[in-house]
Parts: sequence; structure tokens; C-alpha cells
Amino acid sequence: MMNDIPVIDLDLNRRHSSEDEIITELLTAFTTIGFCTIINHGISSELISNTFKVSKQFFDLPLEVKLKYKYLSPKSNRGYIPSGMETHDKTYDHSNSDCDSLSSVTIIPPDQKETMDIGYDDNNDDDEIFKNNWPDQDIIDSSLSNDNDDDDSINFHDVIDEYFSLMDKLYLRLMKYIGLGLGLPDDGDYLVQRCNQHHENLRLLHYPGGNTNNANSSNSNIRGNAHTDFGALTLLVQDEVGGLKVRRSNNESEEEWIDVKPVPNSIIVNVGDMLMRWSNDKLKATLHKVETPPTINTTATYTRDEIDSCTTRTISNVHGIDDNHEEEGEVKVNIIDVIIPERYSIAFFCNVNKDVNIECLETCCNDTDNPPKYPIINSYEYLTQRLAATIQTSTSTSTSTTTSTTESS
Ligand SMILES: O=C(O)CCC(=O)C(=O)O
Ligand SMILES: [Fe+2]
Repeated sequence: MMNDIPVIDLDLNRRHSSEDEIITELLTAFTTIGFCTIINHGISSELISNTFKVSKQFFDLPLEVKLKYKYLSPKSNRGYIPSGMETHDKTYDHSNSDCDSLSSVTIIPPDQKETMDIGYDDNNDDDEIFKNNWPDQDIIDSSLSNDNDDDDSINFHDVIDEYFSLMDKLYLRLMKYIGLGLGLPDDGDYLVQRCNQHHENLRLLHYPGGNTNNANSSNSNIRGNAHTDFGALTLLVQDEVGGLKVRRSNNESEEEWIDVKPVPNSIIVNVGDMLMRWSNDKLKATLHKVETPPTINTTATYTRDEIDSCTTRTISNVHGIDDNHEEEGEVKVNIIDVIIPERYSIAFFCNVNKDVNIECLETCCNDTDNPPKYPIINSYEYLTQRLAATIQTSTSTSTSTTTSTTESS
């Protein structure tokens, strides 16, 4: 349907078609809206459900425990980030390879989410920053309540390892399809050869719920500000709460935000800035954001005393006071139901090997009418610069969390 993110079935037997058809569907999605939802992708619903369970177990830990595993630096890109430490630079000019330029400053509130980033444990690399600080399973187990007996048997590290390795394979399968779709050398393996060193970043995300006072202190409905992703592809799994929106351009003047509705057992795939640069804008990295679900207006009758003592609800407008009721101490009020469900999602940010220079792919540019649009940049350098502009760590300046650059192009 025109208005929806395309759903692409990756199971060749089920759809009775050739790989060529899958490739065409993927390329059509990535060259237009930049997003698709894939189904029958080979990752079991049990593994996805277990990954959500360990994510919830982790985020349920007290803040001081989670901070033991805190994110240290964009260079390592691993660890826990509490709510309020990340501001997406939605107006950042990603065509500029010099990520330090702050042309003018816009204040945007930080995202209302906490995250846990996990990378590949490279045991051949002596540098400790490229290893995870895994949460202590005994601490997780001891914090589980007794009525969750089913969850006792799952182990954070084991589940995440399995999820990481299967998502990594899925990423390379998709890169093979994209390589074939773009007509790249080595029988489509050109991209796979440059993306196969596990430099992915698995991010568990939790958007806290509750009433408006504690769910979102800025009183806006934004949980995650508009942004494009930094890497090659993102493989995202969301729970059933919803709220993810993608910006679509109709034509030159009209733009709209469309919902990425939760589809059971599906994975959302979107193009990141690095692949957009690599393909000279042929594949699109599209702006997306996360909003809270709509609040519900209800009308109810409360006593004056109840209204005066009300702490968890926002009373927007006292109206239609019924004199008879008022005498009895009752008043009709318009209540905004402010209970916002918490939301979990799991993003698998797929990156390019660290030593690769992102230089326009040979089938995406030519000297005559489509010259390269971007300067060449090393993939790891590009990623760490984008992360540093987004995430506040103890070593970064406070401006980087509360400001964003204004688009200069
Ligand atoms: O939570 C979501 O659904 C989206 C998260 C996202 O876009 C991101 O972390 O880059
Ligand atoms: Fe994103």
C-alpha cells in the first residue's frame, strides 16, 4: 500500500519466487522510503522474545547498578546510557565530513530513553575498550521476582550472543542482496567483504512509561528525536506499543510522517547515512522518530477533594459544573489520561569494517552527470564523530547534549 512501509518476505519457498525478486523489492524500498519491514527472516520469535526478556531484566535493575556498566566513549561504543544523555542531532548536516562544525545552535530536549549498547567481544584485540562489560548474571537473577520463574533460566550474555551472531548473518545476507542490486563486483560480495568484521552495535532501548510527570519531563510527546542512523543498515525490532514514525516526502513541498506499525515477528530494516554516502544518495537514509502513543481524553466525575489531591492525572479543563452536583461536592471534569505505556525496542546497528574508506561505489556515480557528492571518509572515524556529537559522556562537553547544528546545505 502506498502509505505503508513495504513488507518483504525473505522466505524463497514460501513466496515461490527467485532471489532476484527479493532484491528488486529491497532496492525499491531503499531507493524510495529507505525503510522496509522483513518477515520470515530466519530469526526465531523465541529468540526475539528472550532478547526482550533479558533487556527488561537489565533495565529493571536499580540505576546505581546499571551505572556500573556505563557507556564510556564513542570509541568503544559499549555500555549503559541513562535517560537524558542523548540528543539526536536531527538538523546535523551529514554531508559535512568535518563533524565538529557548529554553525548555529538549536536547543532540543534529550531523548526520553535509556539504552544498553553491546559490541562484538574481539578476543584477538588487546584493547579492553573493544570488549563488553557484561552485566553480572547473579545480580540480575537476584533481582527477579519469584512470580517470573520462567525467566530464571535465561542468561543475558548467552541470549545476546546468539542474537548478535544471527543478526550479523542476516545483515550480510542483506548486504549481498544490495551488492547484487547495485551491480557491484565479486558476484555481489563487494559490500560483504567490507562489512564482515562484526563491527555491529546491538542496542537495547527502553522508553520509560508512567504518568506525564515521570515519563517525559519536557511534556512533549517525543520519546526519541528525529534522526537518521549513522551506519550502513539498521535492523530494528520493536514491541507492540508503537510510536515509530518515518518521514516521507511526497513531492517537493509536501512531507508527512508515517507510522511503522508493529508487525509480529518482523524486523524493520533501514538505510543509514554511511550507506547513503557510499551509494551517492541512491539509497536513502530517512529521518525517523519515536513518539508516545496518543493520550486519551475521557470525561469523568470527581469530587473536589479528589481533584485537589490528584497527583497522577492532568486535569485539563474543569467544565460543565453541575450546580446540583457541586452542592454535593461533585464536579464534571475533562481528564487527559496520562498513563503512557513503557516501550522496548532492539536496534542492531550494522557498520562497515573499521579500515574501509567510504568512497562512492563505482556503479553509483560517473564523471559526466553523477559525480561523487561526498568527500572520502574512513568508516570508523565517521561513526565515532557522529556518536560523539550525539551522546554525552563524562568526557564530552555539555553543549553536545543540548545543542544541534543547523543544516547548512
Ligand atoms: O526505538 C525505536 O523504535 C527506534 C530507535 C532508533 O531509531 C534508534 O535508536 O536509532
Ligand atoms: Fe534510528
